[in-house]
Amino acid sequence: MFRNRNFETLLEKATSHLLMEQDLASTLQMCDLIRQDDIQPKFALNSLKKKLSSENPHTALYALLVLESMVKNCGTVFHEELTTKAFCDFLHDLSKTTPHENVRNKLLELIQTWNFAFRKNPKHGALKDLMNTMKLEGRKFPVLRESDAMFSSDTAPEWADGDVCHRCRVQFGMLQRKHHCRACGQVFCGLCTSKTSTLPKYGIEKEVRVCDACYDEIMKPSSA
Ligand SMILES: O=P(O)(O)O[C@@H]1[C@H](O)[C@H](OP(=O)(O)O)[C@@H](O)[C@H](O)[C@H]1O
Ligand SMILES: [Zn+2]
Ligand SMILES: [Zn+2]
Repeated sequence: MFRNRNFETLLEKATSHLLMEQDLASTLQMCDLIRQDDIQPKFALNSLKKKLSSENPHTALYALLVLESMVKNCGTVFHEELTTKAFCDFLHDLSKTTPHENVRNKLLELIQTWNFAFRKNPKHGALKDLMNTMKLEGRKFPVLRESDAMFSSDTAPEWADGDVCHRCRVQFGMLQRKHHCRACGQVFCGLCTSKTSTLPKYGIEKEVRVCDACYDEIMKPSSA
């Protein structure tokens, strides 16, 4: 699919061993692709695995910096993929197999930072287990900088479910299909979500379906 190839091209650029510094432009473009659902977190992480395991120290480190940016910018759907047992096992192996000292150190820093950021959410237990296991293995984690663990960017709300339209209450069925507004996440009939808009605040640059109420809210002239 084109989007996947586009993502892979961006990842090649952002993890080139010829880079002198992080390619933030390509990195943020990849984050946007994930945030607007063009790229699934699982696909992104699988592509990243190869780069993280690279023999080249620059490629491996830049891949870790890309991962750090995705965790900061792509929200809960990405966090849930990051903290699956499978990916935590991959991170555990990487910490033991990478030949690059700076990659291992950065990895320890990130695992600790993410644990702090997700400390209140039991859904991310596998990451907590990973950190405890690594501590038992004698890994020395760096001093935690709480400021590193503040993830700021807004992400689109999760989609609600329901049997009737959130706005006009019509009953869903074979001839009355469900639709979701990307701005509020509520479920609506086709008539109540016939409009589209970009949602820059959620990193969505393409026109996506929004409900009438959200459309009116977005179109309101912003108070000067
Ligand atoms: O058409 P269906 O087979 O009912 O599937 C629905 C479409 O995928 C809707 O996408 P859309 O919001 O972009 O229309 C989605 O919001 C609903 O949850 C799905 O149930
Ligand atoms: Zn409706
Ligand atoms: Zn809405």
